[in-house]
Amino acid sequence: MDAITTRVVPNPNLPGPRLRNSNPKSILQKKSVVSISCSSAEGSQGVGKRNGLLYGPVQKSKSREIVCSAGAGAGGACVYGDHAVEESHAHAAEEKLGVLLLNLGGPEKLQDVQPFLYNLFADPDIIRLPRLFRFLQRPLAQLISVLRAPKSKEGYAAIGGGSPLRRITDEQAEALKMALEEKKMSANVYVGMRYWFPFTEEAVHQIKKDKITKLVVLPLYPQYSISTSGSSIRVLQDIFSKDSYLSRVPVSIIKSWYQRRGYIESMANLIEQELQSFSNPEEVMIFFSAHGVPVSYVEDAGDPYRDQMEDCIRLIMQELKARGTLNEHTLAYQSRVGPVQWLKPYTDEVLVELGKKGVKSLLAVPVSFVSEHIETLEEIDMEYRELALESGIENWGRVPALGLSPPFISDLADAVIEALPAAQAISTAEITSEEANADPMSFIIKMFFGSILAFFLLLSPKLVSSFRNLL
Ligand SMILES: C=CC1=C(C)c2cc3[nH]c(cc4nc(cc5[nH]c(cc1n2)c(C)c5CCC(=O)O)C(CCC(=O)O)=C4C)c(C)c3C=C
Ligand SMILES: [Fe+2]
Repeated sequence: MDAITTRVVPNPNLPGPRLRNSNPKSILQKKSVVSISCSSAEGSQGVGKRNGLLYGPVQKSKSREIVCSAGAGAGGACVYGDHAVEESHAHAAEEKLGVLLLNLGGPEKLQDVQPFLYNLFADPDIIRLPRLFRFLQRPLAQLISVLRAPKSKEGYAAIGGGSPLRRITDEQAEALKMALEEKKMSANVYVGMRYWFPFTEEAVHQIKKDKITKLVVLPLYPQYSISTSGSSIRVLQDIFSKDSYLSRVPVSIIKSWYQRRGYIESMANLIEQELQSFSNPEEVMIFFSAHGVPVSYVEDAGDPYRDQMEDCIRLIMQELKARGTLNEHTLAYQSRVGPVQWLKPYTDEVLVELGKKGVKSLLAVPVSFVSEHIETLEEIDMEYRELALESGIENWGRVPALGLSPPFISDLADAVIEALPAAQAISTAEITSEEANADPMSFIIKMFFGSILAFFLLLSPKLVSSFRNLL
């Protein structure tokens, strides 16, 4: 698992032991602060370099390039960095709590789909290339995004032409702010997306501008995976560690929260409610469908995702059992992409098997994500439903995503409050730039072999067509 290395850095601008050791609620100002869900339009400060259709925000970090479609939902790209924000020194009297919700992001319209996919596949936590071939990440991302875009576009077209993720996450941010206020905690809540607007960089820009003095980071993924929370946290650490103000702000990161009572109870509530829509609730098979990851993540890279997912299902079923709901259940993994092996069993295969075995009623439960998105609205509600009905399953239902469910949001607010005492400054010392350590000879060797591989990957029609078949 990606360890989060933090060390306490004394912050001259922040109150010391008095605040660290006190009740988290007392740390905060009583007066209300402005609510900001950082929209890209608000966060945007300028236009990045244009490159045909695609252009990316000007960034300080050379290691991260984000691509946006021209005129993307945000009204342009953004400039982030020290020059855009005055160095600010928070005064002890101006303690300000920030909560940063991290999420994946999704294309808002069909023309965003390919650049969104580019951003996704350009992430080294999504396509994990051996070190020697890392510089091929972007050409490969370009190739795969172009090849996959038509299929993805069909999916987004079927759900209305874009992802609802931004709207739902903004609503969750607003609801969380209100839930915190009800618990006498005043906070700004920000949204930072990994692959589309509002990008994490924009949210962080706003956090700095607002002079936030303590931050809780809450990835909106209940279970931790290198490919989701891990990737977003890595980007965040990178930004914070390079900034003299941010690197001193105490930060508390909630890496996973599937085991929280509020989450488990909320999931059990939704399942119980949905079971009632069947004429024979006790005969319904509860079918948990989780987003998959490649097996190598779990078996080679130590991703705790599968273990956490299995534990999560155990806890939900235990809760249902305690309430007298004794249905059978199963877990399968959906949404695999590309030629490698993903976590098994695969959702589509299990549906066919269950149909063959004579299962007649099935309740699908999306379990790796808390908003409706393309994989619930299109993949489960359309593709899997059709497959299940064709396979002999007669009664089909689907549990909605948690969304704005009040006990769920209230529990997220509790999670934020409980995380406050653990806030520590993100270390600058632990993060070393690969480029800084690289020796020129190994760079030349990498370039040589990499170019040969890139040539075959990009120009071989056979490979391109086999990619097309796989995607
Ligand atoms: C826990 C949730 C998720 C995991 C784990 C995850 C891993 C993962 N995903 C891809 C590739 C794609 N994901 C896509 C969309 C997408 N993925 C998640 C969540 C997880 N991904 C969500 C919520 C969404 C939807 C966003 C939305 O717009 O609604 C896509 C794009 C859609 C498509 O073409 O299918 C791709 C591609 C990989 C390769 C991966 C692990 C390595
Ligand atoms: Fe995904």
